[in-house]
Amino acid sequence: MLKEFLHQGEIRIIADIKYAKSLIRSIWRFWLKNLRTACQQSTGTVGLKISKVVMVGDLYVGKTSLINRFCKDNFDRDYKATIGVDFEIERFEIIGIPYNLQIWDTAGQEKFKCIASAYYRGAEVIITVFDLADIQTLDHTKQWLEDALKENEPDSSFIFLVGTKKDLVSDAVCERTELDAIRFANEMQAEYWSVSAKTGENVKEFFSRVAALAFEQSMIKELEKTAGHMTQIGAGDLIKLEKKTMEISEGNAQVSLNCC
Ligand SMILES: Nc1nc2c(ncn2[C@@H]2O[C@H](COP(=O)(O)OP(=O)(O)OP(=O)(O)O)[C@@H](O)[C@H]2O)c(=O)[nH]1
Ligand SMILES: [Mg+2]
Repeated sequence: MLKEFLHQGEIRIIADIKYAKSLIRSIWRFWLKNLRTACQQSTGTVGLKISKVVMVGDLYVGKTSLINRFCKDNFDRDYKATIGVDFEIERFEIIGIPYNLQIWDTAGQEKFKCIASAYYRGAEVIITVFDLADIQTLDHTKQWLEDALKENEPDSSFIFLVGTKKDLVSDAVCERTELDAIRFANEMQAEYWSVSAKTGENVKEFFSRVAALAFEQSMIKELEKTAGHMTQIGAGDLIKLEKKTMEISEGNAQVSLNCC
C-alpha cells in the first residue's frame, strides 16, 4: 500500500515537472517573439542594436591591450599611448538578434583627459581599469568612475571594475589585491573581474558578460517602449557564459561571438 502510494507520488512529481517545463518553454517562446517584434518596430529591421562601452583608467594599465586581445586576438608588449580616444566595434549574435558593442578606448594620460571625457556621454557600460601589479592604479579608479558618471544620467550605466595583467602577479598577491578590489567594486556598485591581455585569461568571458548585460538592458528598454510594461530576463541568470559561447538556459537559443 505504502509502496503504491509512493509510486503514485513519483508519477505526480514527474507529471508536474513535465508541465512546468512545457510552461517555461511557452513563456520563453512568447518572450522571444515579443522581443523580436520590439526590435523590428524600433529599428524597422531585426538587429542594428548597438551599445556604447567606455573604458577608463590610468595610463599604462592595459586598456588598449585588453580591447586588442578581445577584438583582434593579439598582444603587443610595446607601449603605445592612446592619444585622445579610439574605438572598436564588436559584433555579437544574441538569441538570433545581431548586436554590436561600440567599445571606446580612452587615453589615461592627463594631457588627453579633456578630449577623452568628451566621449563619456551615453555610456551604457563603464569599465574602470586598474593594473593588478600596481596597486596605486586601483586607488584612482573611483576618480575615473566619478568623472565618467558625471557625463551620464544617474543609474543609466553598468559599471565594471577590471584588474589587468593577472599574469604578472602571483596567486597570493592577486588574492590580496582582489580583496581590496572587491571592496572598491562594492562601493562603486560595480562588478569585479580580473583578466590578462597577455594570456587572454578571462578576456572573452568578461566581454561576453558585458554584452549580455548591455543587451538585456537595451532589450528591456525596447520592450518598455513598445509594450509599455517591463519584462526582465533576470539579473543575468538566464544567460550562462561558457568560454566562447553564452547559452540561454531554455530552448536552443545561443549567444555567439563574431570577431570583427
Ligand atoms: N604582462 C602583461 N602586460 C600587459 C598586459 N596588458 C597590457 N600590458 C602591457 O602594459 C603596457 C600598457 O598597455 P596599454 O594597453 O597600452 O595601456 P593603456 O591603459 O591603454 O595606456 P594609455 O593608452 O596610455 O592610457 C604595454 O606595454 C602592454 O604590453 C597584460 O595583461 N600582461
Ligand atoms: Mg591605450
